[in-house]
Amino acid sequence: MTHRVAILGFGVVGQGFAEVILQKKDLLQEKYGKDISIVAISDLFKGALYHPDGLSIEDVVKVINETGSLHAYPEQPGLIRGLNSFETIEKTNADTIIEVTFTDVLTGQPAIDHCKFAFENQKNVIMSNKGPVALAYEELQILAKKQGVFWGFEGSVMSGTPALRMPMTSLAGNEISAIKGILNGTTNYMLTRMEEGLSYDESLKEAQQLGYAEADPTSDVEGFDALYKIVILANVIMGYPLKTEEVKRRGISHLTEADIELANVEGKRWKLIAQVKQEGGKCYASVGPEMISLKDSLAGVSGATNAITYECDLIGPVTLQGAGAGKVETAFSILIDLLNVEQVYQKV
Ligand SMILES: NC(=O)C1=CN([C@@H]2O[C@H](COP(=O)(O)OP(=O)(O)OC[C@H]3O[C@@H](n4cnc5c(N)ncnc54)[C@H](OP(=O)(O)O)[C@@H]3O)[C@@H](O)[C@H]2O)C=CC1
Ligand SMILES: N[C@@H](CC=O)C(=O)O
Repeated sequence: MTHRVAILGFGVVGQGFAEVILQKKDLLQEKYGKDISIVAISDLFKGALYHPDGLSIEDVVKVINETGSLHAYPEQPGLIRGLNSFETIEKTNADTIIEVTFTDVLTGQPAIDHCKFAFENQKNVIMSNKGPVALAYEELQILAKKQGVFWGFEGSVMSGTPALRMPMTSLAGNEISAIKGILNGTTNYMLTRMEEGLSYDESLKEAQQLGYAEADPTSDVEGFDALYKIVILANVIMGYPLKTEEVKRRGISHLTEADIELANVEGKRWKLIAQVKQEGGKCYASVGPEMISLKDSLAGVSGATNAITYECDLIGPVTLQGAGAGKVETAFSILIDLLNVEQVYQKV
């Protein structure tokens, strides 16, 4: 069965997804009977391509790696160039829209409108963009159900580590009263590198080069990204309609090299901790840096790795650790949602 997809935004994650599909094409076909065809890609500045019979992923990967844009993709009969994101949703034959444009922490746009327009056009949406889930979860969930389409957003929390799918499936039946963890790859990477002697600016630059940071890294270093993730967890996993403005937030930008050294002397380590707790029918959430003891299990979580603990009434605390950011790691989140589209279809 051919599953046609269109990608909106061709940055780190979009390109990672194309590479993963190229790498896993045979396995997806042989093991899961899935022929994933990328029919369209639309990016603001890198260009846009559409072919109803599918693009050559080899050529896409080659031109983007060699030139940094899609403009040099070879001409072929039936190829259409230049569709914007909304035209790509409406005018292409894609079954599923992969929404991997940047996350706007204030408005969630244009991704929220991309979702709505796709659902109205009877298309599934899979995204790693956090904006729509953090700001418009209920509205979009209702719309997707009404239209009978799938909305997947595994990558919005901890990239391809199943921070949403695992509690929704394997922990189903538990009441989850609290969630706590390290939910931002960039800042955890920076704190690790600063402990190793790099400056704040050097460590941020490295995180950007490795594809971990947001387009505007203020979102990472000031704690907005982790705040969005804790709001998503409260809404999706705890079923509590927590709003972004209800979360106390502090980032790591005020931490100096002296603060890092002080923690070291005291046998501690700085970590940006995000947490949410349900008490008396209310939810309390915060994001902020904490000096934690080296004996704390979170102290050993380094680099772009993240970790999350779910407090469950039946099984007790369950901790999941894995990649929090990265090109292939986040591309995997798109793939795992794609492989589960039919499964969720049946539930709707
Ligand atoms: N990188 C990571 O490790 C992770 C990222 N995410 C999320 O995934 C999403 C993608 O991340 P990432 O790939 O790193 O981000 P990038 O900034 O690398 O890529 C985003 C791309 O979207 C393009 N774009 C922006 N607006 C539009 C639009 N209206 N129409 C078409 N294209 C548009 C940009 O175009 P141009 O640059 O040409 O202007 C850019 O190429 C983000 O929302 C991010 O928060 C989630 C988990 C991990
Ligand atoms: N910028 C984010 C990317 C993943 O969500 C991070 O560093 O965690």
